[in-house]
This record gives sequence, structure tokens and C-alpha cells, in this order.
Amino acid sequence: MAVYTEVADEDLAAFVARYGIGRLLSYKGIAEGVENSNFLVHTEAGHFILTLYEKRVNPADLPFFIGLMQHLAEKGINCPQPLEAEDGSMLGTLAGRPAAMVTFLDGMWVRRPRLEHCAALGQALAELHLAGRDFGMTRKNALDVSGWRPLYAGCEAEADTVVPGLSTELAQELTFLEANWPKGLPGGVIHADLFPDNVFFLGTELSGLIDFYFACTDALAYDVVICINAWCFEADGAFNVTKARALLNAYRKVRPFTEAEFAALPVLARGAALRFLLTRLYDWLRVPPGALVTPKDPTEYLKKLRFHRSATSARDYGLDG
Ligand SMILES: Nc1ncnc2c1ncn2[C@@H]1O[C@H](COP(=O)(O)OP(=O)(O)OP(=O)(O)O)[C@@H](O)[C@H]1O
Ligand SMILES: N[C@@H](CCO)C(=O)O
Repeated sequence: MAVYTEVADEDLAAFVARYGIGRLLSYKGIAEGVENSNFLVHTEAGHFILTLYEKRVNPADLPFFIGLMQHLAEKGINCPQPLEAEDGSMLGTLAGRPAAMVTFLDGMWVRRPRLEHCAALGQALAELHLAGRDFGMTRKNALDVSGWRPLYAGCEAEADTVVPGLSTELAQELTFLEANWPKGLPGGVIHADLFPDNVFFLGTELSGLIDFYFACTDALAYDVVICINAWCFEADGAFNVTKARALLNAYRKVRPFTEAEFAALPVLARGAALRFLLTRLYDWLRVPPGALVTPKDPTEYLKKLRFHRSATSARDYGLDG
């Protein structure tokens, strides 16, 4: 479930009335998602998404996220467009939480992405990176290489209860990545969480990108390998190089890789795997008894990390140069 905050009907109706989108006709909580509370809101003007930002979102970051969605939507990216209230604000307060209304996007996320989905995603990611070039705000990636050690420290003592030997393996990986993390790669706005559940399709046509709440300023190629990890491994853990090739080739048709990015792919992919392994492990070790949200499996990302450790060049991801 992802409705952490209950909203009184009359409060919601008053909140909606500020947007000039007609009367509230109906609404319902959306079960998917884990970070924030989301509602599908139906008014005389159509359907909208209302998000109440929960504890893990820093309110100071909200102007960046909202401003970014607005910027990208204006550039033609299919992403939620924040609605402006009659007083000109795009952020309000509802039930004691910061809240925003955004446009509803049609489409469904794909449980088992095929080749054509991976290609469409690669193209859309490159378009997002180009559209973000002239966005005026920046946000440090809180989960970049400098953020991994504190996360590890929070898991170190119990990691071996999940997989024997995991604590040492993570420590060694972290030390390697801290010493070898690429610097000076082309940077800009990245989505940083473009997993299949954040990408909508109508058939094989990509119809929308959502959930910009990890977006930040970082190496563009890092966003690409986050996608390789999330889209190009099969359910049994096997890497599908054909899907990776399709994703990367579609991306580079829109924004070609530099030599340095090309060379950095394996190490970036290791870092991206470690980042999601650590956040999943951290959450896994802290599931409250009776929790309604099932934590995501950290070992899925351990397998991905081990695969990338065996990779030596961009060729292992299907690229020849
Ligand atoms: N603009 C939108 N248009 C249509 N549906 C949306 C939109 N935004 C969110 N949703 C729906 O709400 C669900 C949860 O949204 P989202 O992924 O942003 O939530 P979250 O709690 O931040 O999740 P996550 O755990 O992925 O960080 C989505 O799976 C989708 O069904
Ligand atoms: N996409 C993340 C979860 C929330 O953003 C993961 O799969 O670990």
C-alpha cells in the first residue's frame, strides 16, 4: 500500500478547489509505490494525481523535483506536469504534509520488458538528459559514491544474516569503488530510479516517465547503467546482452557516449548495483513486524554486482565501439 496519510473528504475538496479544475467528483488511494501517498483524483476537468510527500522526502528538495517536472514537460518529455494553484504555487499542504497535484499519464508499466521496450527506454532516457541540459537548478545525489559508506555502516553488522560473507564482500566492493569511481564524466540532470515501474507504455510505445523523487545532478552515464541493471537482467538473474545493446544503441543515437563514458561503463554499473543493493539491504534489515510493504530483494542486486565485476569493457554490454 502507499497511502500513509489519510485525508478527510472536505479537506481534499478544499485543496482541489485551489486549482481551477472544477469540482471534486471522486478519488481513491493508489496501492502502488512505497515512498509517498498517492491518490487518483477525478474532477470536472479530468483525472489528476495528488501526492502527499512522506517522511523520506526532504521538503527542501521539493522545489527541485517540481521545477524539474515542469521544465521537462515544457520541453516535450512525457512526464507529470505539476498544476499551478490559483495563487501561483505548485506546492501546498494537505493533512499536515507537503502536497502537489500533477497531470495523469495514460499507460501501464511492463512487468517483463522486451527488446523493443528496452530500446524505447534508451531513447527516452537520452531525450530526458538532453531536455535537462538547460534546467537551472541542481541537487546533489545523496546516494552517490560518498553516500554508500554510511549506508553500509548501517547494515554491516547484520549483512551476513542475509547472505553469509556479505559484509566482507560489500566492504571490499566499497573500497574498490571509492578508489576507482570515475570523475569528470558528462553530467546533468538524471532520473536515478528509472525502473520499469516508473515507465508507462501503451503497447510498445513509451507514454510516460514518472517518479522524479530521486532525480539529481550526476554523471549521465550513471543513469544509463541504473537502467541496464533494472531492465536487462532476466527473472532468473541472467544478463541479457541483446537487451543491453538495444538500450545503449537507442540511447547513443540521441546522445552519443564519450570515450570516457564508454570505458567507465563496467565500473559505473558496479556502483549502480551496489547503490540499490545497499538501500534494499538497509530496508530489508529494518522491516517492521506486520509491515504492509514488502521490501525488495537485496540479493537480486548482489547477483547483478557480481556480473559487473566480471565485465571488462563496454563489449560485455553489447557495444563494439
Ligand atoms: N502522473 C501519473 N499518472 C498516472 N499514474 C501515476 C502518476 N504518478 C503516479 N502514478 C501511479 O501511482 C503509483 C505510485 O507512484 P510513484 O511510483 O511516483 O510512487 P512512490 O511512492 O514515489 O513510489 P516508489 O516506491 O516507486 O518511489 C504508480 O505506480 C502509478 O500507478
Ligand atoms: N527502484 C528502487 C526502489 C524505490 O525507488 C528499487 O527497486 O530498489
